[in-house]
Amino acid sequence: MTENAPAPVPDLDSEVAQLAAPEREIAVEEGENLVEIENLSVKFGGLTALDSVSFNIRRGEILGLIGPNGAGKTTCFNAMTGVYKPSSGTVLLEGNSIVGRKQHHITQAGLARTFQNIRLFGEMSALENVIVGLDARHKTSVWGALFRSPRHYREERTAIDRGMALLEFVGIADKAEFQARNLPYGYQRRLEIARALATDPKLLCLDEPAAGFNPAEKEELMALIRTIRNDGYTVLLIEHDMKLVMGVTDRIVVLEFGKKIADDKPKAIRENPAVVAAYLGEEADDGAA
Ligand SMILES: Nc1ncnc2c1ncn2[C@@H]1O[C@H](COP(=O)(O)OP(=O)(O)OP(=O)(O)O)[C@@H](O)[C@H]1O
Repeated sequence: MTENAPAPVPDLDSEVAQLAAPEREIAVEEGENLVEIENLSVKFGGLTALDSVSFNIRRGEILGLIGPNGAGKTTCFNAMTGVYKPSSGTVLLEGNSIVGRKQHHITQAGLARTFQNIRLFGEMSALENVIVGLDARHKTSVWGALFRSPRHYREERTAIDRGMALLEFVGIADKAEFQARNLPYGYQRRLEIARALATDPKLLCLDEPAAGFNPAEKEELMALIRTIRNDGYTVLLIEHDMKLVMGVTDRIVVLEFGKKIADDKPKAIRENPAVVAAYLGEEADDGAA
């Protein structure tokens, strides 16, 4: 662990985890679909970046979305989260269509994400960045906030407590007051995850969360992702590092040239000839081929 490495994540059943997400269902029915993606296509001019892709995300699982460079992984994320409008297809979250809805509506519906290139409010403190995520849940009216009603104070206090609990949950509470842009890189990545969790998502989408990490940091991140899942969240993970994907996911969907070429458990994916062929020639940090 480097000098600036975040603290280990707390115990799964800790009070911190309870405080971070007190209202979420913990018990999950295995196999139940949380998200259903059907024939999703995205076109950029003449290029079909995503070509009629279908897969489901089951409640409580960590699903990996992998594929060589340019395979369409981020495009799929962007189509799911409202950044891109798909040219066709459906995305259902708990049976309700989220295709074509605005990004903040999709977040409110329960889908949160992090970005490949970290997007934080650099001038704000780590705690403030998380409170932004919690803000959507506040019920105080503008008048309540202006005149500092008891309800406003109560919500403000709760937001600080919950924000601190989330920072502790991802192992960076010691830097709560630091400006986000001055945080070490590993802390910034964890802060993005804490901010996404603050929206109390049903599905947490992580876009290459280990990019730029050394092996020790990757190990710690895998532990954090497992903790998040074990705490009752469902996780969709885009990751280029095959070792990380194989080590942390329950199931993997593989894209190549915008099409789905496999959907299986990690062991079967590792032995799948089409997947091995797709990764041949890729830089070998993977161990799959
Ligand atoms: N906004 C865009 N405009 C035009 N083409 C795009 C756009 N975004 C992605 N593409 C193209 O769509 C294809 C899929 O890209 P995408 O970024 O989804 O792949 P990826 O699997 O996430 O790749 P990587 O692992 O390199 O991030 C690529 O050919 C890419 O150049």
